[in-house]
This record gives sequence, C-alpha cells and structure tokens, in this order.
Amino acid sequence: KNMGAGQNVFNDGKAVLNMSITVTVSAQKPPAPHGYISISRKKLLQNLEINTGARVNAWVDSMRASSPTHIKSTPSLSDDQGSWNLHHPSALEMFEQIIEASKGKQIAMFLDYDGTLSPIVEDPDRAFMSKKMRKTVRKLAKCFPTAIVSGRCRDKVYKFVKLAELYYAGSHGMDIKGPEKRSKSTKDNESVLFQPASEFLPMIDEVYKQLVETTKSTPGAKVENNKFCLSVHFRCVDEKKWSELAQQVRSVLKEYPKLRLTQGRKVLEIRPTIKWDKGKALEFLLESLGFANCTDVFPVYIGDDRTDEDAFKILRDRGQGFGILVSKFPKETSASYSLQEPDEVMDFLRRLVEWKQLSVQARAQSRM
Ligand SMILES: O=P(O)(O)OC[C@H]1O[C@H](O[C@H]2O[C@H](CO)[C@@H](O)[C@H](O)[C@H]2O)[C@H](O)[C@@H](O)[C@@H]1O
Repeated sequence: KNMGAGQNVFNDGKAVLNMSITVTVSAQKPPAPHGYISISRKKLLQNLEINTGARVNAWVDSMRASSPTHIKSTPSLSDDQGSWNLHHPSALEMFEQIIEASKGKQIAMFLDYDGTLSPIVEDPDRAFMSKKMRKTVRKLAKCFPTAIVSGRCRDKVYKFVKLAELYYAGSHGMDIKGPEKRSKSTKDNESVLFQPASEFLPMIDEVYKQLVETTKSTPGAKVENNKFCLSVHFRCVDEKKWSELAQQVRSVLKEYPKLRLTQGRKVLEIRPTIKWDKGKALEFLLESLGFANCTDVFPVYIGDDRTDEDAFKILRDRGQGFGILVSKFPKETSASYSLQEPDEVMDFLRRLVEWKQLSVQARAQSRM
C-alpha cells in the first residue's frame, strides 16, 4: 500500500521504514527477493514502535522549537539573534531598498492571518483583527491586489477580516476565492474558486469527529475544523501532556495514510497528502491576477508560520519579490526580511500605502 509522506503505517505485509529499506513480511516467510532484506514481523513491529515514539517526540520538539516563548530561556537563539538580524533585516528599516527593488513592477500583497494580521491568543475563536489593522488592509487593497492566505477555513478567516474586496485562500490554500465580479454576459456574480482537495471532505469530517472523541481526555486540547484540514491545538494543554496528545493524534491518523501532518505554533495540522500548499496557492493567485509568466510583478508575502515557508521558498526560487517572516526570534526561514509582530506589519503596510499614494500624486502633478 502506498503510504503518506513520513508515515510508518504498514499494510498488506509491506512497509517502508524511515531507513528506506523495503521489508516484506508474511506468515510463510518466503525467500527475500534479490536486493531486499527479510526481517521477522516481531522485529518489524518493535522497529515501528521505536520509530513511532521517535516521530511523536519529533513532532512535539519541533512544535516547541517553532513556538519559543522566552528568548532568554533559549541561549543559542539569543546568541544567534545578531547574525540572524543581519541575514533577515527589518522590512521597516529596509523600506527604501524594498521600494527601490519594486520600481517599475506591480506589487501584489499576500498576507497570512494568525500571528501576522492578528496577535496570537489562547482561544482561536477570538483571534480578532483590530479596527486599525482592517482599515490599513482596506487601504492596501485599494493600492495593490491583496490576498489573505491562511490555514483557517476560508469562511472563518473572512468573518475575521470582513473585507469583500480581497482574495481569500483558506485551508492552507486548498480553498481559493476572489472578490465577486459581475459578469457582463450572464449578469451573475463571478469569482475565482479553486478547491483541489474537495474529494477529501468526507474523510476530514470523519477524522474531525474521531479526534474530538480521542482528545477529549486531554484537558485544554481543542480540535478545529478548517474544512479541508484540521488543527489540534496544544496552546492550552499542560506541556507535560503534549506527548500524550501527540500520541492520541497519531493513533487516529495511522488509519489514514492519505492524510499528513504539519506543525505550526502550538498546533498540529492535519491535511490531505496532495501536492498543494501556500506556495502553490500563491502561484495560482498570481496566475488568476493575470501575472502568469510576468517579469514585472513584485509579490510580497508576509507570514509567521512554518506553513508560510512554502510561499517564501516559491518567491526565492522564482527570484521575484520576497517573503517577510513575522517573528521576534531567529528561525530558519526562506524569507528575506523580518518584522517582529502584527503591529510592525501594520506599520509596514501603512508605509506602502503612503508611498503608493504619494507616487500617484507625483505622477499626476508631473502630467499637469
Ligand atoms: O495560516 P494561519 O492563518 O497563520 O493559520 C494557522 C493556524 O492559526 C490559528 O492557530 C494559531 O492562532 C491561534 C489564535 O491566535 C492560536 O491560539 C494557536 O495556538 C495558533 O496556532 C488557527 O486556529 C489554526 O487553525 C491555523 O491552522
């Protein structure tokens, strides 16, 4: 059976371990074909258990690392801060250079939601965006094509942002919709809509119910249904119970090799194994905006999470525009610049708006 990336589930007597050895298991123990190693089922199970335990711990460690709370408690991070800042300078301090690089090109803005436009809070249902931020994003969208790219369910992120003029890519880009436009021919409201994982909806709903049931014994655990993906929140769970919760998630997921797991800020995210992520969503949006194969577009993607790295990497590989990581701490990233928190994101967006308004005015005056 074909297994999901990095999963150690086995079926039909065949398993691919992390060691990349294909192992054949059967009651009769047939001779191992040339080039294959034959090991006993007992040994295989032991190996899988060790692997599984290590994987659960790796998830938890990785989640801890991606959500540091005190820089002083992580000495290696504070040591690295200086050199990290050199490689990922503040987008506010580098504003003039950024504008210079965008000269003659159309800026297009891509914004993550949680931790970028709204501060991280304990209750995911209360991650509201401030009025000041909404006002800024509204002005931004008047100056540049603007999209929100979020792990959240599209409807939910729309309820937080409440701006109809934007593009929205929910469920890590697996649910994309543009602002509604009236069609001249049909007089209907039309908008881009792309849902590459719709066949997974029944499976996601089933897994959601199982996760709610399995994790209810862990105080503080919360499962969020993001339509084409799910989030299991660790933020309100005692850290001593993180391994237990990760184990519960694994016990459900092992029956679903077509789903994979990623980590965010105190959250494990479950999603289909399809080759689609925020990076692919960014490319799809650029195409929908009419910038396919264009050299005169300058995409700017701002995000705080691991899942935003797929988008940062796309921009780096295309050599177009750049990514800005929102983080107070040094993190491995493909982003070029950094901002510390949503308030700095707002300052940066405001400066972009002011610059655009001034350049439009200057152009108008020069024509007089
Ligand atoms: O892509 P994003 O828009 O950044 O979504 C990623 C996850 O964001 C939310 O969780 C995060 O924010 C919560 C509210 O501040 C916080 O409580 C949680 O610990 C963070 O991980 C959202 O609730 C998740 O479903 C998204 O996957």
